[in-house]
Amino acid sequence: MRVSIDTLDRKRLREQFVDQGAFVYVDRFVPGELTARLAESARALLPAVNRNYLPGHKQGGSVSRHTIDRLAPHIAELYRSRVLVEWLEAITGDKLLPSPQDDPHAYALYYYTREGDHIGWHYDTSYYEGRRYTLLIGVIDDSSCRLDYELHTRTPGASPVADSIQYPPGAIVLFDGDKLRHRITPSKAGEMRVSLTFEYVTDARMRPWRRFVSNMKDAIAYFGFRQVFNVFGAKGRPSAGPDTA
Ligand SMILES: O=C(O)CCC(=O)C(=O)O
Ligand SMILES: [Fe+2]
Repeated sequence: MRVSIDTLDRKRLREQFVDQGAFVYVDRFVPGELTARLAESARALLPAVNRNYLPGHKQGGSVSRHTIDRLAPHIAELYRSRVLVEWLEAITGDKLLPSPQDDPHAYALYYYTREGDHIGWHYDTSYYEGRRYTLLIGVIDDSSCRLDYELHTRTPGASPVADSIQYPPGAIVLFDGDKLRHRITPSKAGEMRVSLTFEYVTDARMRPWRRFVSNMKDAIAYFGFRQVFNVFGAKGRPSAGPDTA
């Protein structure tokens, strides 16, 4: 990780991040070996994927941080990697904290494996007191899915700028979740795409009502009620079964 990160021009990327309204795309970021390991884990976690379908908004699969902790802890280590977090702090200009232990979204895998899997236009809204940054990492992409996005939609006095990318394995996208309007276009039959998301916050406090709204959203749109509300208690089940509600 260090070798790859150290060769990047931090100053230029920081400038890009600011100019683009808290958004930057880096097409070669994660070293090849690490990307291959992530892809291997993503395939191994296929039986643990929780499928979701929200008509008109979202269709796809997810694996939460709780499942990653159990079955692919090296991803959790990467999330906390000092080298990575320091780099993210340099680019965002903020002191970053990991999302709290009970946030199933802190690190998660998204799967687009069936025809029509997609996510409609949205922001990665922060329900926390402070900002919430999303780091997306390309893991597997044998698909035609695109990340469509609009910059500056909430920058006073600026005109929105629309663009679109297909970020490949090893590439990253970093943005302030409240500032980037984005979507993932629907996959076609026989395609497969997996992305890894890391969420960092600047203030880990959340008001109880917002926590409830955030949990409901995560349970319905992503991970299922069992993962989000831990209905079966902290004892956990030893199985690698799906995170179904
Ligand atoms: O899969 C991706 O690349 C992004 C997914 C996304 O935007 C989300 O789940 O909020
Ligand atoms: Fe998103």
